[in-house]
Amino acid sequence: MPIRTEKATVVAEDGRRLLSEVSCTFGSGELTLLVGANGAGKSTLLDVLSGLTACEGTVELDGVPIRDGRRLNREAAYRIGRQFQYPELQLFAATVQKEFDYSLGYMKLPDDENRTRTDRAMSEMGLADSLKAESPLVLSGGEKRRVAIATTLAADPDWLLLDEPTAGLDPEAASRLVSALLSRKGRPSGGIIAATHDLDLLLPAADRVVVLREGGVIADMPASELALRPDVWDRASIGRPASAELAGQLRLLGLPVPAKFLAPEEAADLIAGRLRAAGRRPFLETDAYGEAPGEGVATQPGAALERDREPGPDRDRGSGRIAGSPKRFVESLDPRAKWLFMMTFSIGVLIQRDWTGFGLGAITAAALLLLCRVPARHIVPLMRPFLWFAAASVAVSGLGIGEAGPAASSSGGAWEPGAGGSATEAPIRFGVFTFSAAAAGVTSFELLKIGCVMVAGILLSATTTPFEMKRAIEYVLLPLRYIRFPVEAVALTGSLLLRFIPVLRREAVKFNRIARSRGKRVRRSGATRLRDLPAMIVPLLMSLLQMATDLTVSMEARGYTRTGQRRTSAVQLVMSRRDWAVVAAAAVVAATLAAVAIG
Ligand SMILES: Nc1ncnc2c1ncn2[C@@H]1O[C@H](COP(=O)(O)OP(=O)(O)OP(=O)(O)O)[C@@H](O)[C@H]1O
Repeated sequence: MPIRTEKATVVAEDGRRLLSEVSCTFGSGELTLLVGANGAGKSTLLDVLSGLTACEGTVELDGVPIRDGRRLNREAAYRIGRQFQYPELQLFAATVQKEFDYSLGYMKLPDDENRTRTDRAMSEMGLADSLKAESPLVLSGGEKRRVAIATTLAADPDWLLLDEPTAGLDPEAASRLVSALLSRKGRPSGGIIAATHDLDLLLPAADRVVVLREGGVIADMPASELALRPDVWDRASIGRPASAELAGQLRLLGLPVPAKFLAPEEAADLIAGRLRAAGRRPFLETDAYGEAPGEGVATQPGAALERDREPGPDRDRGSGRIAGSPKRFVESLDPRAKWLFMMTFSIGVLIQRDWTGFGLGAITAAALLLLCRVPARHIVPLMRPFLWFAAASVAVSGLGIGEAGPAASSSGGAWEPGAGGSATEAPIRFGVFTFSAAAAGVTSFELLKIGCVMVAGILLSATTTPFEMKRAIEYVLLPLRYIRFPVEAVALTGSLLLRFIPVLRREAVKFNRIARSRGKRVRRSGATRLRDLPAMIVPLLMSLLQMATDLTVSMEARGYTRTGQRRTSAVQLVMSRRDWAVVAAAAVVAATLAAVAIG
């Protein structure tokens, strides 16, 4: 009863490949670990395996696709229990008991069965019975995690998909969790897949290990085989786990270390046996990995540290590019030039009075789209709410009741009948209702202009980092300092807004996913049932409040609250010839649009 992926590929909105053609089989009865450096794609793969993220390629549970078009397959949703990376953030109910009730709700179990499952899971995670009546919000971070993990264990799904399950747990709670996982191994109906950095604790318990790097699988093998392949750790750029290093060293000393990752007590037993047989120290030409003693990286003093310092693949977080990759043309332009272009273009479009002028603006926006090469999947989600709003506004503005209906001339004085519609056209009748195409035309004309400006704004924010944007706004508003205008504050607010809009969206998507996963909802992506709203909204608000608090504290720590003092900046802006060419292009576009609007 495996979970199988075939060429599973996930592409982010900005075009980055988060997962690249992952083909794996996760066998039932097994504990499979997903390991890899930060950002390697472990959480993304867990999202794909649980059907929460759509992907190219196939993902099947027992030969049945896990997603049915845009919806999660209901059977799969019920059989898979997903534990997210920060499980404590998912808690929302008034008491710990209610958290369990919510997580078990979809099964509609009798009360005593609910109670039995809750008690068992709480005891597995070492949680006192008295906690049931507590609010989850007053628990410590580790206690919250244990409660959240226990709610997943209580549902006892066939498949457990866990993201960093032991992170933030004290050693006793972590080993309790490992025992709980071990007790669930060997079931024919499902298995356990855990993404982890806690290699020393979980490797000895694992049957199989999938190693990821930059969204691709670089190794997929039984744990016993990986125990003899130290090169895999180096290729994954995560450094060898201490247990693997220890096993390697023991082999060098001639100890009969089995092909597995050693738990501390197993290593201790081997060493004790060796001490008992003291005096029979063998001399080996090669170690168990086939390397001559002293040649292996692990045998060189300090070599592990040096290896750890080797630069791994890193990402330029601001732009989403791989560090070192060439900047695209528009990204490399001075933000002031881009800002000026955007402002003049926006004003030029907004002053248009007929379809010819709008057409010119639309063509310019299309050319900008091509030039900026921002993928449609980045733009469409941001535009979608506006498009819905625009469609509703157009429909409402055209509607009327009775004889007169809405008059185009009254809703848009600048509208020229000859330029694409007739304000005096007779409205279409539907019983007592009328629909005026001319009035709807006026509204759509105005909204389309705003849509054009929005596209330009999205392109600007997608090709400019918040830092650059802040500096650009500061430069442009610099003269206003003399009239005591709070230039820095305005620039900072603008850049924070730009930075926070995508963050807000990401957080909303994250908590929506968690709520749907906990509530076992299989509606199409993004839709949340009314009754699941608290499970999404409460953690979302808590997370946003926490972010706002962190931001305030860090800004205070950096001295942002000290007014009247000039700050040094990490970003220095210099206009190049190309930037001046963009300024000239802005002037040409503005003059042309103004001429068309006036003429
Ligand atoms: N919604 C998203 N949009 C764009 N990029 C994303 C999104 N979600 C994740 N990423 C990126 O995908 C990459 C893989 O992220 P993922 O969370 O899967 O890594 P991970 O291996 O779990 O890392 P870690 O060990 O740090 O938890 C990262 O570079 C991350 O920035």
